Amino acid sequence: MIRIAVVGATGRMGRTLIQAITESKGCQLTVATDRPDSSLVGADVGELAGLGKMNIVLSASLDNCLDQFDVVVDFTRPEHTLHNVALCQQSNRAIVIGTTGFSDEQKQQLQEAAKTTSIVFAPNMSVGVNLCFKLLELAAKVMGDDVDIEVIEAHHRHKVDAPSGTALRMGEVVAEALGRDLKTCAVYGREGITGERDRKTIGFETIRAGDIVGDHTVMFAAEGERVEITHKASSRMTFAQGAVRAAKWLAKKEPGLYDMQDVLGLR
Ligand SMILES: NC(=O)C1=CN([C@@H]2O[C@H](COP(=O)(O)OP(=O)(O)OC[C@H]3O[C@@H](n4cnc5c(N)ncnc54)[C@H](OP(=O)(O)O)[C@@H]3O)[C@@H](O)[C@H]2O)C=CC1
Ligand SMILES: O=C(O)C1=N[C@H](C(=O)O)C[C@H](O)C1
Repeated sequence: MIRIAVVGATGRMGRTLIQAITESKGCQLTVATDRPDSSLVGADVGELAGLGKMNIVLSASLDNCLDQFDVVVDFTRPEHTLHNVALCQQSNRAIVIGTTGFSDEQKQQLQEAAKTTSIVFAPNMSVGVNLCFKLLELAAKVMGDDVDIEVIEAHHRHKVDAPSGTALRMGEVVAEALGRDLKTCAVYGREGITGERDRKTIGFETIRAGDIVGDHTVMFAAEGERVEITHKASSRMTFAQGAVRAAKWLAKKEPGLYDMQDVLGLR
């Protein structure tokens, strides 16, 4: 039985993860944490997630619970995730990271940590989005440099990072397939007299509105036709179930930096 800790347990993903773990065979929730100053610390986690009493109380941090879990699932903010990665490194625990919005330097820290720690790091844990990554690679290779490529994403009004981690990964997949460097060919939003479009660029558009769970479209537009690859999430449970699958998979793995393509056998 894999023992799982959930950090950020009162967040949108945290609450959904608690439900997903409870409904999944072969694993059990043993630890759930929130901010030390949260008024909810000490409350029953099952009651917080609307699932009835579970007899697991919300802890103030992971630091004092290191012997109580095998894998931590982290959907929080980059700074907090890096703190938890350091704890996992010290205590030989594995970590599944769904958090997005990392800087290049922070991503480098994850790569360094993965030399001694088992990490799954993926901006989107849904099966559908990970299938889309493969379809995007194919579309980019077939349509090549004869199309304009735009990545459009929409999320709820509470999201703090943009473009989404998934949109950026989609851009990277397409750029890699075409031998381009996303760092130099990405264009983020447009305004004013922009001049004509440069076909070598990859454009990103971001929508933040209402309660949209997560929509992504990549458009390959030529003269006379266009292909659009779209994924729409209608429930956070799809991400949570992917994260639980990743946690069970990771528990048996050697140290390394993995993603959902590894977990799903799509690599
Ligand atoms: N990979 C994937 O499949 C998915 C990734 N995500 C990503 O997951 C992350 C979380 O999303 P979401 O659940 O919507 O966000 P929420 O803001 O709802 O939840 C984040 C949780 O983390 C807690 N938290 C944040 N910073 C700290 C800290 N320094 N110390 C302790 N706790 C902290 C928050 O507490 P408080 O509320 O008090 O700040 C909150 O409980 C985002 O980066 C998002 O992009 C989301 C969905 C799917
Ligand atoms: O913040 C969210 O909600 C989501 N974030 C992830 C991202 O940034 O790609 C994944 C998902 O689309 C939901």
